[in-house]
Amino acid sequence: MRLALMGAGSLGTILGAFISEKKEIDLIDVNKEHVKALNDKGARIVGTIDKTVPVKAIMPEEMEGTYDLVILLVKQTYNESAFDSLKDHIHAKTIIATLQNGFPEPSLLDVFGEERVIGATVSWGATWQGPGVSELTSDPGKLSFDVGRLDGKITEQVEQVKEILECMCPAHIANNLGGTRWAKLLSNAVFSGLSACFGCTFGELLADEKYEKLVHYVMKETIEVGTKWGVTSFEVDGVDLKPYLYFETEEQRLEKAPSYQAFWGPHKLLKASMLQDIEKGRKTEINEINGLVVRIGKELGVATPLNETIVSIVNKIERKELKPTLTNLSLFK
Ligand SMILES: NC(=O)C1=CN([C@@H]2O[C@H](COP(=O)(O)OP(=O)(O)OC[C@H]3O[C@@H](n4cnc5c(N)ncnc54)[C@H](OP(=O)(O)O)[C@@H]3O)[C@@H](O)[C@H]2O)C=CC1
Ligand SMILES: CC(C)(CO)C(=O)C(=O)O
Repeated sequence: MRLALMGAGSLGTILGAFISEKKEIDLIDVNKEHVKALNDKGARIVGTIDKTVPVKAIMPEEMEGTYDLVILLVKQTYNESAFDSLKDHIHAKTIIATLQNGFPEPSLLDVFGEERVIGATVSWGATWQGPGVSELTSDPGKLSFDVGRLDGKITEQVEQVKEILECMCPAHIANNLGGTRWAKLLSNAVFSGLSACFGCTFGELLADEKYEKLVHYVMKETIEVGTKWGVTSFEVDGVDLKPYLYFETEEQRLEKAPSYQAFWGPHKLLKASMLQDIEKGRKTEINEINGLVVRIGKELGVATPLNETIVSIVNKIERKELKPTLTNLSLFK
């Protein structure tokens, strides 16, 4: 099976290194300096683990022949250019495995058809440090993937993607990928969205009551949209997060607060990949994350004022009209 990983940045450098230890895989990336460093010095992983692995990296224009499986790890904002360079290097049965955040499957199904598109959520975080180097920011004991199809079918292709991802860490089969995607979206809309607004880590959001309260209310709003959409279980490792996070009254909110600390405390050092984009002066995936919650909320008649404020602040930051600072709290009503 000929393998490729498209977008060898923060996550892709690390996953690509682990896969390369066991299988041949081409890491494809547009960053020339990064591609050169990967080939010359190997993929260096720092942070919660430390190792360097020899890998083969190429620029998109250096692709040859066709691949049987492509792991998609560009930001969703770059999907079009990635598809354009891939089009001559896939065949009728090439599996496209998207590990991107948000809900990337529906737009991929339109392009590639349902048999070929496999989705997976990533439980860990990574920060690109410079050419050839990426930092793993999650505890090595907490790494996993959930892999499946939106229709819940466990096909041969799902099993193939699972086997490849397990070169790195456990990959659980998700027979409720919609619920799993929503569970990840809760984390991204709340913690990544607010981390991008305030320029802070997940830990800083939980360290001060004012920000913690906002975290709780963005969570409540996002869960309400997901529930109306039809999620019956916001599932992570077989556990529905809603009973631990959702509240109606202020009293219930205070009762649920320790769950937020328990779930996200171990990830306190995480810096959202959207914040990393802001720091690199790039467009973020805000429209694919909080923007998605707002769009679905509108369709279903659920009010999303907090997600709308997050989108508006991050859009202003992208346009350099605002800076990502903790003082942006005053922009939330
Ligand atoms: N980082 C994290 O902790 C997590 C990220 N995710 C999700 O995973 C996905 C990837 O995120 P992340 O690894 O952070 O992203 P990065 O931006 O760090 O990596 C993507 C890489 O793709 C390159 N790239 C851009 N366009 C193309 C193209 N057309 N062809 C080939 N390569 C291209 C980028 O180069 P350049 O930078 O030069 O544009 C970059 O090196 C996103 O959907 C994100 O939401 C999910 C869980 C955690
Ligand atoms: C929450 C996190 C850091 C890791 O799962 C992530 O998905 C992101 O920042 O994009």
